[in-house]
Amino acid sequence: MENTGLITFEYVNTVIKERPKEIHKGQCGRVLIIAGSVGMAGAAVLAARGALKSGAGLVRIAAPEELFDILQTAVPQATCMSISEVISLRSAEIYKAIAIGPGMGVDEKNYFLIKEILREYDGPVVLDADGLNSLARFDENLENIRQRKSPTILTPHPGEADRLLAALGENSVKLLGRIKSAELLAEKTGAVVLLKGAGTLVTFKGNGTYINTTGNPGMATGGSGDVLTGVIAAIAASGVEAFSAVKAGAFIHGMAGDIAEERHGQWGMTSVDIEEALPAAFKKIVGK
Ligand SMILES: NC(=O)C1=CN([C@@H]2O[C@H](COP(=O)(O)OP(=O)(O)OC[C@H]3O[C@@H](n4cnc5c(N)ncnc54)[C@H](O)[C@@H]3O)[C@@H](O)[C@H]2O)[C@@H](O)CC1
Ligand SMILES: Nc1ncnc2c1ncn2[C@@H]1O[C@H](COP(=O)(O)OP(=O)(O)O)[C@@H](O)[C@H]1O
Repeated sequence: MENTGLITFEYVNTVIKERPKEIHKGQCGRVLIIAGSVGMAGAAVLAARGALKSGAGLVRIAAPEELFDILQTAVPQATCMSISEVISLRSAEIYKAIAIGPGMGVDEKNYFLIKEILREYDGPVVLDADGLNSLARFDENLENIRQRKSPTILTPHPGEADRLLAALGENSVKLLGRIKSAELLAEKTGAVVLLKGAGTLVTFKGNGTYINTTGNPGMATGGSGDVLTGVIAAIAASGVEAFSAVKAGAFIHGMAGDIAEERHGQWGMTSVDIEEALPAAFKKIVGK
């Protein structure tokens, strides 16, 4: 077992810093979010808003064209591109981080796109939801993640973690336990792994396993994980190295959940309330 510790305010305070006076949007991190499908445009909206409210300078959403009207109305700050264009974007260097998966659906076409990004893009990639499910279904032994040299971030909930573990020929989270499951995934893939749920875990081979100290049961509501994807992608795009970005992202997302709980209560809060509380959470961390 890796060394364990807690993700605390004091730690996150050293990761997220006040912005330099002369900074411009091109230096605040360009994020590409590949997400959404017909019936799940909301997942792309939540991930994009999560990134924008976590300081991303520019956010682009790659999605099916049928979703553009919804996306540009719900997130006017973001630009859109057709998901069919992404494949020709061989080296997407203009993006400082790419997030793939929320509400994307699972099929072979999406799998080929994910494979291409994992091979060609040499920045941090956040894989969530159907990004993980596609790999679990089509990528034997998760070879495309294992081969990667640049940072890969996996953010499964226990159901998604079970699918990834099965692809690796391993037992389920229930049988292995949360810590062992997260560490096994990290060890076998070389990725930074965040295992969601009460007491979110963040682990990276040889760097220890950390338990998040923020968050509450009110966050068990559809779309709250999609917001987290955007938060982590934005922090990674700002230049913070992957393991620290994931730890800080988990903490701030949970903190936004705690602010949403204060404002709306555990029963009534939704993922939009979490996303809307992100600015207050960042302000508490940075003091501005
Ligand atoms: N507005 C939208 O467009 C939304 C789209 N979403 C997308 O819907 C797709 C399917 O995701 P789902 O997560 O609903 O479906 P999944 O089939 O991946 O997961 C659902 C099941 O996973 C297990 N699970 C989840 N969290 C768990 C936990 N903390 N402990 C134990 N078991 C747990 C449970 O068995 C649960 O029924 C994803 O692409 C996701 O991004 C969802 O995020 C909801 C909102
Ligand atoms: N009981 C809980 N306590 C703290 N955080 C929780 C709890 N339940 C869910 N969460 C958090 O809410 C988010 C749920 O993400 P996920 O399961 O991917 O949902 P979705 O797919 O609907 O977006 C995760 O960040 C998870 O850690």
